[in-house]
Amino acid sequence: MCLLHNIVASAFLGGIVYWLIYHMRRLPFYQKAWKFSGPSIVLPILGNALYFAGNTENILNKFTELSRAYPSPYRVWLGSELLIILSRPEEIKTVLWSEKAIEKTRFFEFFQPWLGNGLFTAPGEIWRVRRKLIGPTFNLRILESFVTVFAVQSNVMVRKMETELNGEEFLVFDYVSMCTLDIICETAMGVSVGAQVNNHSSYVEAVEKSLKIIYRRAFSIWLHPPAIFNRTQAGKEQNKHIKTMHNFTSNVIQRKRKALLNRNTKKTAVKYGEDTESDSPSERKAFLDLLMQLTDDKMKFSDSELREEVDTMIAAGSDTTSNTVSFVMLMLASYPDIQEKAYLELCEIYGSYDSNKRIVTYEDLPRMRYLELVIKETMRVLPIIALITRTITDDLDIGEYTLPKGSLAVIDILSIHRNEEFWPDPLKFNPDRFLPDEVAERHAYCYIPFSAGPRNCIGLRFAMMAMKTILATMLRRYIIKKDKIVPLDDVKLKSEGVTKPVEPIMLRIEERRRRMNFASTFA
Ligand code: HEM
Repeated sequence: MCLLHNIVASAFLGGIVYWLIYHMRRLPFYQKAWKFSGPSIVLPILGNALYFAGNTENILNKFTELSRAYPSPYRVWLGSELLIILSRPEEIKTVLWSEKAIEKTRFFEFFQPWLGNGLFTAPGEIWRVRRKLIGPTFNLRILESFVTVFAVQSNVMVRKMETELNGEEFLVFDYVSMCTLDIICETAMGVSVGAQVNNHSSYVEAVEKSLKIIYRRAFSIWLHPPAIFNRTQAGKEQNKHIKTMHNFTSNVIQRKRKALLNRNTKKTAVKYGEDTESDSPSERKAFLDLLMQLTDDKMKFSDSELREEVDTMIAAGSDTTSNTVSFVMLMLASYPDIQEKAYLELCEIYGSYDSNKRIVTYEDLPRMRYLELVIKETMRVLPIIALITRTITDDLDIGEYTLPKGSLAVIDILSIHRNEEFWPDPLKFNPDRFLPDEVAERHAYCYIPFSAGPRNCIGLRFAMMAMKTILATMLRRYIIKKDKIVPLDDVKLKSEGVTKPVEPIMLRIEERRRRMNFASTFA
């Protein structure tokens, strides 16, 4: 009994000594942390974590409340993690361009069993090499060749929506998400997963469910340790989905490898000038083909690395694009005059008797200037990524303050996009804010829906082109309506990795009648 007593007492004492040494060592870190303003009550062990407890809606609301109470930069403790929240353009610029803020944070580890070291999750050292290699595959010539895929899949979506014509309000996201998944999968892998035409695809289901499980895990602290998570129902389910997705992508890679090998053998056989295989610029190559070509030229990517990058494009590109398009549709339904103006611009391009027969082409896209303003204004008020987080790997000066090594920088995109100082009447939906003269007067870092700096969104132009194509195809055919229009301040948001509306977006569609007396507004 006495021995047990002694063991317990020694363990307790050891714990206290360890705790004291740990905090003594961190003293300089704490001293730097306390220079920032922030909530004054910080609980031992939990820090300010209780403040964010609750549902996923609560997290965004709390950040908004805090940004009103404390000037940027301010601090929050999540357990022993120090978060410094930033919402001033100059500070954000410094962080996003700093070599000391390239590393992602713990949240991204939850993606790793699926995405490995793909661009989105990769540690800095690996990311640098891969970004350099992959960057050129997103050039305009390649993107141009993708527009047909965007247009064909948008047409499929619009046709599928016919069943909703003149009916009740329906969930637009159900249609848009399948369309964007088809677009991303076809451009990333060069194979059609037929998400829109097959009512069931195990691959599509696995992508959807995995994203949901990852988001749920991120906000459930008790599920963070892999040893616990992997034993839960959600953990087992996710592992099953990851297997399905990995098998699917690996199979595509194997098939492509074989095809490439056959092709190379044929080429050697036919000799110079007799090549019958088309390598013309018009031949569309998927992202995977381009990466495989790099592999062959320079031996850079192994099969598992190829799989990681393809999976990454699908994960990073599908939910972001589909939620943004759904938000734009909500804005178009809420502001019928803005929708009409966007439609009239399309009449300029496709004629007043637009039968929707000619599909959207690459050349059409730069002419959709007003639609672009509408998309940009939507991404301002409803940014799909509301918070960006980075680990600070060395003390980083951001003007008056220093972000201490080991802290996490949180860039509060939602707050900066809705800050009255930069956006007069911030909750007024006004696409004209993005006219060139207005843009020139603002600090460039007041608006960062795709982030900025070297680790910004690699799919920025891809996303803009795909969104324009989907929305133009939709607007040419249907008038988008909403029975009860909700003012922007009442559109409640939650963050589940991407920003989502708390109330799912329900809209109605009516057939457009041919415009007889069409007068030009965009001359
Ligand atoms: C409206 C659509 C989109 C938005 C708003 C968006 C936004 C963003 C943002 C804010 C980041 C930075 C995240 C961070 O630093 O934590 C990011 C990164 C990334 N995005 Fe997008 N994205 C969109 C569409 C796409 C598409 C279509 C693709 C691919 C085809 C894509 C691929 C990526 C990748 C690979 C990264 C990681 C880049 C790196 O770390 O080097 N995104 N995106």
